[in-house]
Amino acid sequence: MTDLLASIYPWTKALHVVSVVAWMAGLFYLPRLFVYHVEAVSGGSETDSLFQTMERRLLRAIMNPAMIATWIFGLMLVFTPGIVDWSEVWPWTKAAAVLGMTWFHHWLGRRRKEFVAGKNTRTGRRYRLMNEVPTLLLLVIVFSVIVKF
Ligand code: HEM
Repeated sequence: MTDLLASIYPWTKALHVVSVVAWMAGLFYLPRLFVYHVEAVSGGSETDSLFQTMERRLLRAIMNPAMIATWIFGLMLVFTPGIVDWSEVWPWTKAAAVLGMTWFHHWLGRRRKEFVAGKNTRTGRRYRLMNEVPTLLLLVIVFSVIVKF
């Protein structure tokens, strides 16, 4: 099994990066949609249901599959021999930031359900602020995997 993982390593890494890009696109865009949803749309209007449709499709058709693919290919890389040395620091900083990114994904999912129920309590400013979370985590992840401190 580890021989197979070693032989397909470049492909696994390529697919990991592709999934990461798709996941990140959604993690950046969904909170932006929430900002416009709060600030420019009145509850129960046609635009409200249009935003709900966009948010549902983004989460279900792009972000959920991309997150699962990122995890699968990422774990395949973890089990590829000679790639991760757990005595170094970078795998731990990366793991912590990836768990943070996964938490943020689920936080967005819960907020989406509140919009559907007409029970959003957060302001546009709050969603703008939360939009910085994936940026900060992305910096930690990329410095971890590329600089490998
Ligand atoms: C979901 C769980 C994840 C796991 C288990 C995981 C694990 C890994 C591993 C083991 C590598 C191989 C490092 C190497 O070849 O030296 C890697 C590469 C990489 N990961 Fe992840 N990763 C995950 C999520 C992410 C996320 C969320 C991002 C970005 C936001 C990311 C970005 C990258 C990048 C850019 C590379 C390529 C680095 C290079 O060129 O060597 N990963 N990942």
